[in-house]
Amino acid sequence: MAQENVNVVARIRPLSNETNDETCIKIDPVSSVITLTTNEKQFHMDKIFEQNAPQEEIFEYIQPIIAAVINGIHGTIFAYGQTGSGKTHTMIGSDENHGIIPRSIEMIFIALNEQSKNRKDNFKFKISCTVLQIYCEKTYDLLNGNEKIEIHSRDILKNAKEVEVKSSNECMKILKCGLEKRKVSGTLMNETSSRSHAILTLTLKTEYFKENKKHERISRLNMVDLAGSENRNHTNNNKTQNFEGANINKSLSTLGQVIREIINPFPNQVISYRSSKLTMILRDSLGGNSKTTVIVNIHSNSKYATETKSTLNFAVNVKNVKNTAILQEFITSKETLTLKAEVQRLGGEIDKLKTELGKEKEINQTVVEKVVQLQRIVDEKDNKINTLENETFELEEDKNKLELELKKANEKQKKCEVEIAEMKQMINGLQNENKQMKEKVQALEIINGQMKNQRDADDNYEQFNIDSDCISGDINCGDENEVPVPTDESVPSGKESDSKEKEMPVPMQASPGSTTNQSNIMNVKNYRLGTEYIHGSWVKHLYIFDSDDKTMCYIYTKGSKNYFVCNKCKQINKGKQTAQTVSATIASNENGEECVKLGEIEHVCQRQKFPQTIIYKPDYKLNKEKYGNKVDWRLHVFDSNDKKLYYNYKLCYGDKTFQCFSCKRKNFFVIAHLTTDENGKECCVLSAQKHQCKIQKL
Ligand SMILES: Nc1ncnc2c1ncn2[C@@H]1O[C@H](COP(=O)(O)OP(=O)(O)OP(=O)(O)O)[C@@H](O)[C@H]1O
Repeated sequence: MAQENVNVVARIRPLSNETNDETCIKIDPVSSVITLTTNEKQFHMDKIFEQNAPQEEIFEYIQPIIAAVINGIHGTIFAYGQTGSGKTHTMIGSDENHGIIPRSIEMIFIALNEQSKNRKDNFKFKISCTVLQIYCEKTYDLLNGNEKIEIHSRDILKNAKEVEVKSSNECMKILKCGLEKRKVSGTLMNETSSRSHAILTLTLKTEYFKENKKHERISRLNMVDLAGSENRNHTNNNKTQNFEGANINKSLSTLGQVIREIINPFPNQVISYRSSKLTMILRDSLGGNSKTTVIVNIHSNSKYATETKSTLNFAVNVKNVKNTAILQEFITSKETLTLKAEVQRLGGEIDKLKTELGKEKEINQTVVEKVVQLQRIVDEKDNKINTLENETFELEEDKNKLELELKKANEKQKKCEVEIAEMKQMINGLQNENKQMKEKVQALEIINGQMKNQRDADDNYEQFNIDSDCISGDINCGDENEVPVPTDESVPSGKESDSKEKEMPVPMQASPGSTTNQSNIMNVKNYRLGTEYIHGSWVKHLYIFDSDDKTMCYIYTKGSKNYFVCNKCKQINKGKQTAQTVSATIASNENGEECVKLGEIEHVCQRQKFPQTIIYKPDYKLNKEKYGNKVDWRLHVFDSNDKKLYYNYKLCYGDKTFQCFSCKRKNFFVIAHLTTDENGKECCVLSAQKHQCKIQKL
C-alpha cells in the first residue's frame, strides 16, 4: 500500500470584464508552474487548466479517481478557491455544460452497468447518495428536508439520509433537488455565490463471486464544492453576507491549518480534524484512506492577486499531503456466507419474536391493567364489606344491649308476676283465713248455742258408769257402731277440729293428768267437744287441754252413754279393767257453769297431739298424675300461708283414702280422707297420727 500525494489541479477561470483585466499570474503548462507576477513566486501544480479549458478536459483528468472508486477505493474531489473563481462551475456546471459531478455519476453508472452486464462472476452493485451542506459551522441534510444533523466522528454519514439511486438521471434529480435547498445568495463577486460547503457522497457497493468466495467492495466518492473565501475589500456585502463570509473564511482557514498539521506535524501531533465540520468530513480525504484531487480555482485578475496567492499557497500545501488509498474489499467464504445467511435468518426470526413479544407485552400490559382495575374494584368491595361488617358489628352490639335490657325487663316482669302471684296467693290466703275466721266464728256461735243447750240439758245431771265393753274395744276394729256419728247438733264443724293449737281453748283450772282422787272439774275453756273422722265415720270426741303449752292433753271418745272414755288408755289398757274409770263427762259445776268432770281413776296415758286436721279447699289439691305407664291419684296438701306443698299423699284403701307417700312405710296411719264434714262441706281429713315426714316443695 503505497502512499501518494494529493493531486492538485489549478483551473484558471476566464478573466472577467472588469476594467482592470490584467492577470496576476504567469502559467507554464508544461512544467505546471504558476508564477505570481507580483513577487515572481512559483507554485508547482500537478496540472494546470487554462482559461479556455473545457469541462471534458477537466473530467478526463480526474477520471482515474472515478475509476478507482468504481474499483473499490475511496476518492475525493474538491474545489477550492475564492468566491466567483469557478468552483461550482467546475464541480457541477450547468445543464448544458456538465461539471465533474454529473459526469462522474454518469461514468460510474455506465461502468458498473457494463460490468454487471458483461462479467460472469455474478457481479452486482448498489449506489446510494447523501448530500450535506455546512453552513456557519452547522451541518444540514439536504436530502432530508435540510434538517440539521450531527456529524458522527467515526462514521461520518451515520446520521445522514442515504438514498439509493438506480440510475445517473435519478441520482442527478435527487442531487438537484437537494442542491436547490443549498444556501446561495447574490454578492458583488458572484450572482449565485455559494454561502455553504456542499458535500455529495456516492457510496458504491459492488459484489462478485470468485472461487466460491464473495467479494464485496464498498467505496465512497466525496465531491465537494466549497464556499469561496472572501476579501471584504472586494465584496461590499451586507451584514448577513459578511457574517456568512467570516464563517466561510474561518472554516477554510481551519482546513488550511489541518493541512499544515498533516504535512508538518509536531512530534505526537494530533491532527485537529475535529476543529471544524469540514475537516471532520474530509478526514479520510486528507492524510487518510482516499485518492484525493483538489482543484484550486483561480480568479487571475490582478485585482485578486492576494486571494490568488492565498489559493496557490493552499494548493502547494495540500499537494504535500500524503494519502494511503486501500482497496475496500471484503472476501467472505461460502460457509461464512451460509452462517451469515443463518444469522440473518435468525435475526429475522428474532425480530419476528420481538414483534410477537411486543404484542404479548401489550396483551400482558392490558391484562395487568385489567388485573389492577379488578384489584381496585375488589379493594373497593373489601372496603364496603369492612364498613358493612363494622356496621353489622355495631348493630349486633346494639342488639345484644337491647336483648340484655329485654332480658332484664323480662326478668323484672317475671319477678313482678311472681310478686303479683304471691300477692294474689297472699290475698287468697288472707281471704281464706278471713273465710275460716268467719266459719270459726259461726262454729263458735254454734258451739256456744250447743253449750247453752247442753247446760240446759245437764241441769238434771246424772252420774254415769263407764261401759266396760266399750273401753276394751279397739278404735280401729269394732266399736264404730257404738261410736255415735256426729250430727249437726252434737259435732262442731270440721273447721273447729282444724283449729291450730294456739287457737285452742286455754285450760283455766285443773291440769290434765292430775293424780287426785277427787273428780277433776274443768272449766269450759279447758276442754272442747269435737269430732274425729275414723275409718269413714265421724266419731264424737272430747278434748282436754294442757294449760301451759296449749297442746292437747287427753282425748276421750264418746262412750255408749253420756260419757267419754280415754281413747289412749283404751288402747294401752286393752284387756285390762283399769281403764274403765278413765272417763270424762260434760256437766255443770255447782255454779251452774259448763265443765268437764274427769273420772276418779288416775289418768296415766301419754299426752297426745291434736289428733287430726280438717282442711278445706283450696288448701289441698287432688291431681291425676302419670308415673311411667301408671296413672295415679295424688293428694297434695298445702300450707295455708304460702301455698307450698305440705304433704304428698297417694291413693290407697279405696277411692277416698290416701296414704302419705313419704312416710307410708314408717307409719301406717298417716293417712288422709276426702270426705264431707258434718255440714256436708267437702273437706280433707288428715291422719290422727303424728306426721313426721319432711315437708316437700311442690
Ligand atoms: N472556466 C469557466 N468558463 C466559463 N465561465 C466560468 C468559468 N469559471 C467560472 N465561470 C463563470 O463565473 C461565474 C462564477 O462562477 P462560480 O459560481 O462557479 O464561482 P464559485 O467559485 O462557485 O463562486 P462562489 O464561491 O461564490 O460560489 C459563473 O457565472 C460561471 O459561469
